[in-house]
Amino acid sequence: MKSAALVYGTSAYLIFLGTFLYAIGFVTQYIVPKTIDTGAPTSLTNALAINLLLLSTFAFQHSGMARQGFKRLFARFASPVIERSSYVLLASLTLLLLFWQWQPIPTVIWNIESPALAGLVIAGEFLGWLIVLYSTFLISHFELFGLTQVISHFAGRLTAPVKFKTPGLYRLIRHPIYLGFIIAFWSTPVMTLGHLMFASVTTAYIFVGIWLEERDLVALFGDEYRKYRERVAMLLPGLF
Ligand SMILES: C[S@@+](CC[C@H](N)C(=O)[O-])C[C@H]1O[C@@H](n2cnc3c(N)ncnc32)[C@H](O)[C@@H]1O
Repeated sequence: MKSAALVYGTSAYLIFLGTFLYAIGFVTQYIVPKTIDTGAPTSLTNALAINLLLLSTFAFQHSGMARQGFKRLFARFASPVIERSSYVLLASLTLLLLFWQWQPIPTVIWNIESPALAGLVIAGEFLGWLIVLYSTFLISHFELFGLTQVISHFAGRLTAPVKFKTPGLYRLIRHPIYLGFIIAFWSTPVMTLGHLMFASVTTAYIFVGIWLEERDLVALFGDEYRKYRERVAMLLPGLF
């Protein structure tokens, strides 16, 4: 069982890694075959309906499985050791479905023609992705994606309960990973209606996600998190 959990967790992690790299290509439109703006356009109503369904599927999976209630339910049917890996695996699969079935809406909302400004915006886009990846390492990348749990189990060690941490960027804002996503999704030299839909819905979802996540963090860490919330901004230092 220990080896099976290790193979499962490692596979889930590798699938996540592939999905994360594909996500960068999907949004930035580099290297990957299917991006946010490619594919045969369908009617506007069709595209809006399909894209909204894909985004909602991801949001429900992602938020639903992250709740403590779901984790308790999971523990009744499977080992908690593979709970995080299962979450990561399903999140990756719903994202891959989104990339595959996403309907482009090519209407251009803005197009930055100045090469210098476009270059700056592209740099911002990649900076956003870098902030996401870097911040996952600040609060424990391998634990966040389930690998620590299966490796510890395989080695016969107990995984320590999640610790509340505020290193680096977490001293400035409470949600650097989400800020990185917002920067990555909005910084584009050519904004199409399809991309705008993606950026708007995911940003709205991030705010819902923050509300749900902070409720859990207060329940888990109590006053420590409440004080942190009073002291540190949510997304923009000094602003909100
Ligand atoms: C996808 S991460 C996003 C973290 C954070 N909201 C951000 O944007 O950087 C979600 C996980 O991080 C955990 N988490 C959030 N803030 C944390 C902190 N300061 N220390 C440890 N874990 C944290 C949450 O409990 C949740 O399991």
